[in-house]
Amino acid sequence: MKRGIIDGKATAAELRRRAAAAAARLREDHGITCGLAVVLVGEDPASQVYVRNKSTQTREVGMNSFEHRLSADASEDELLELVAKLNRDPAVDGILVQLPLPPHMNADRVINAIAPHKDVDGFHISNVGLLGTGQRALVPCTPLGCMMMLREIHGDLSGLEAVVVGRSNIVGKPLAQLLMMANCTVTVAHSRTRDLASVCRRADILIAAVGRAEMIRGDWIKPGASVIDVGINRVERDGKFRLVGDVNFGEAAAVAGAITPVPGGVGPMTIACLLVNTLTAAHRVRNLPEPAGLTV
Ligand SMILES: NC(=O)C1=CN([C@@H]2O[C@H](COP(=O)(O)OP(=O)(O)OC[C@H]3O[C@@H](n4cnc5c(N)ncnc54)[C@H](OP(=O)(O)O)[C@@H]3O)[C@@H](O)[C@H]2O)C=CC1
Ligand SMILES: Nc1nc(=O)c2c([nH]1)NC[C@@H]1CN(c3ccc(C(=O)N[C@@H](CCC(=O)O)C(=O)O)cc3)C=[N+]21
Repeated sequence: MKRGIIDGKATAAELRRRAAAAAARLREDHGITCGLAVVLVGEDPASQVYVRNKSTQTREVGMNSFEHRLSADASEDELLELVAKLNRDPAVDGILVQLPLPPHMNADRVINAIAPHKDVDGFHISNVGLLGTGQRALVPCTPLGCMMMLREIHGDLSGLEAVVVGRSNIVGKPLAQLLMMANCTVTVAHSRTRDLASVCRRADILIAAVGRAEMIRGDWIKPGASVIDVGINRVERDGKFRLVGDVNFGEAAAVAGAITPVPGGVGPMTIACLLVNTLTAAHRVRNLPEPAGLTV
């Protein structure tokens, strides 16, 4: 069992090294260069930062990065046409449409228009259904990154009590599925949960995916528990903007056995897992054996 602050940056860097080796083998043995297309609609500054980071890291591991930008007032049909074009493009192994989309677009319709075998976010209903029934799926990147960090901390998770705070389609729900598959006893909490603090205190593994700065306090945590903080919140402190998680890190670190920081925890793992999923998609679509050591 690993203890202390879990360095997501270092773990993600190691995962990217393995992804780079797999991408190189695909190129050398089969003449294939993997490609990831990222679509950004609108000019949300945080989204622009993520998209830029994704493109840079995609190129760094030796894959092609295709960035597509549409203006905030583009129509849903324009976006659907772009998705259809990327579905047909053999150079594109993975497609990610950055969320949230502008309010005049139906995100479900857009996501479900992505070819499931290129859906490296794992948000398409087909991948969601496959994951939910324990079949081979493309798994959402953030939950995948969380599971890798938990494997690093615990190894085997069998029988552990896991509490996931948050029930979104992109984090909470798929993570609950993965934890169940790993034989945890899983509780999913949300905004209507009564006495959230005492529910959290049951957890050997506590996952915070809420979007409320430092909501989870030190005395909500069972001594020695593993705390995975997914939240990314921009707050102003002493006139400066800082990123903080959903967990009060100072308080929690004093009680937890292991804890992930923000920044430098789940975030970098999410991007590394996106590259892994692109490699996975590129192998599966060609019926090639999947590279070892890239998934949980
Ligand atoms: N590090 C990374 O890679 C990623 C980080 N994030 C971050 O993770 C956080 C969550 O993201 P996401 O899942 O998309 O968020 P959503 O807003 O989609 O979901 C938030 C969830 O938290 C629950 N919630 C809200 N308030 C409370 C409360 N007071 N007590 C208990 N539960 C509450 C909501 O409950 P209800 O369903 O009842 O409304 C909901 O289920 C955000 O900070 C986001 O920025 C997201 C994706 C990737
Ligand atoms: N289709 C889609 N897929 C996503 O996976 C998706 C999305 N839309 N929309 C937004 C959320 C959020 N998300 C993050 C990814 C990386 C960091 C990350 O790398 N964070 C760094 C800090 C980055 C900074 O400084 O801003 C860290 O935590 O250390 C954060 C958040 C992916 N998301």
